[in-house]
Amino acid sequence: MHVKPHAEGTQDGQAQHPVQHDGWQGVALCLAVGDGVGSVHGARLVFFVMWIILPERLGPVTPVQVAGACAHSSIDLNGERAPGAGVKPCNRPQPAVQNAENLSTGVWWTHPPRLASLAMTSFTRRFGDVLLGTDPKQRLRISRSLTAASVYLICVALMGYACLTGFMAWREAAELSAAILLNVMIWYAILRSGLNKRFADPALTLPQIMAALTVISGAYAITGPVHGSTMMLLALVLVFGIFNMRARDARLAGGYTVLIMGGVIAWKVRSEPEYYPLRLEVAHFVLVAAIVPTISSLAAQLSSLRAKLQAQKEELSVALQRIQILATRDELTGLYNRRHMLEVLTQHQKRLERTGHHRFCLALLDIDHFKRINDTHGHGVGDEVLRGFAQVAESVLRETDVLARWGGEEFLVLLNDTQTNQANIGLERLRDLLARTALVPNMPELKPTFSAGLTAYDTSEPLHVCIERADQALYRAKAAGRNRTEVTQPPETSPQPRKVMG
Ligand SMILES: Nc1nc2c(ncn2[C@@H]2O[C@H](COP(=O)(O)OP(=O)(O)OP(=O)(O)O)[C@@H](O)[C@H]2O)c(=O)[nH]1
Repeated sequence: MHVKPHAEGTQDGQAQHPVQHDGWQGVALCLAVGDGVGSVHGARLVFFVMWIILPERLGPVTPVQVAGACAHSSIDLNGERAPGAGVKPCNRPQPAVQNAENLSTGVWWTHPPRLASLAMTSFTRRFGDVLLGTDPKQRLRISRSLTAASVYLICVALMGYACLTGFMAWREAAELSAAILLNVMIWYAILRSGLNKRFADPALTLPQIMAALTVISGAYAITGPVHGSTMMLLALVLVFGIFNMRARDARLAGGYTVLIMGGVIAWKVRSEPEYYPLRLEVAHFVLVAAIVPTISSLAAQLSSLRAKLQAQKEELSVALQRIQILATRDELTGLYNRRHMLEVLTQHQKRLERTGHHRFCLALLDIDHFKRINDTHGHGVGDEVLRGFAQVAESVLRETDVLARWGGEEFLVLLNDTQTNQANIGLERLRDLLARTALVPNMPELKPTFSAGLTAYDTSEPLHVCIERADQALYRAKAAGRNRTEVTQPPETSPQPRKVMG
């Protein structure tokens, strides 16, 4: 890599941006440091701090060191991670090369704010990955749990304040803080290790909420003169669960809160009446018994609303699937219908025009004397014959061929990557199998035959012309006595399909 000094000399021979020149070397230095420690992103951050405070101290480094450092980077100048970076080392060179080019043209250090944001983005992304993992669902669960934990940490700070102002004993505050931190750490460890995925609710909402409620009841019991303030936290904890708790769990959490708080209040009224006077505690209990069930019932209502929405979403997606099937399939045989077949044919036509490959043939098939089957055995038997014919034809054709019900007792087959002589072999295979198959199980003597018109598609012609040609061939097959295939070629078959460039 050729590394150019960034600052161009001015007419009087002075460098235009001497500090930026040092900064440029600093980028290189820090990337070289990154090379050593294996973390280019951290090194970028180091550089930015150094660029701000010590630009003149950043020494020169060789282009080789810079290139080596860049090669370690999996993030390009725009902060985009290379596809698969961190998974396969071989995916890294692309942004590394880009970084090296950006360095050589001096792009980086001419945009210090951009470098700063890049450094911060890289750092926060890496930090986020370490803290929360990379699975999006797990990240959401862990970040929710940590949001709740941040409220706990504020409580720990408040307890410190209560101790300093003499409202709380240090020992009790330390015990409660330890319990809170342990609670936070245990849930974080369970979620971060992925242990939670083994449970029906991997977010572990109910257990986390129950644990939090227990800790808060403990706080209520040991915070003496300031215990009233802890009640607010009960509501906060329940609010955390309001969006993803099931109705039953919400009621369970509400009931548990009233019970445990009732127990704690009764215990404290007896053991520490000076801080927990009966008349005040009765008011506290009434508050808990009124507010907590209200929140729980709101959570339960939201939960059933979510369940209804989910059910509606599922119904809609089933309906959408059904609509898609109805729009593309024939209801009786399950084959593609005429409208969809026309789309399929158009796609094949375009592919052939574009690539010059995948020539195809079309065959129009018609069950012989089908009216007679209907008239003799009834419409139901006629339907069974149509279904059976479709099944047999599908089983005999190649996977790449497409069979559609064209209308009534007529079927259209698209025979891919083939000439008429090969396609005809396929149709004869079908004729053969049909003669040996009972389409209606309890009427083995009913062995309908079919007539077919087969033709090759010519690249230069519209689709309907080709279909019309197959139809005329079918007409001739009928006229010639049925149970046969008439093959017809396009008027002027071009030796090679026309290839459309671009
Ligand atoms: N059972 C049933 N019959 C159908 C369906 N669609 C069309 N038909 C019948 O298919 C018959 C087609 O008869 P025709 O067009 O006279 O032809 P054919 O009797 O097969 O005689 P050839 O084609 O000349 O061999 C008619 O009786 C239609 O009512 C269907 O979905 N189910």
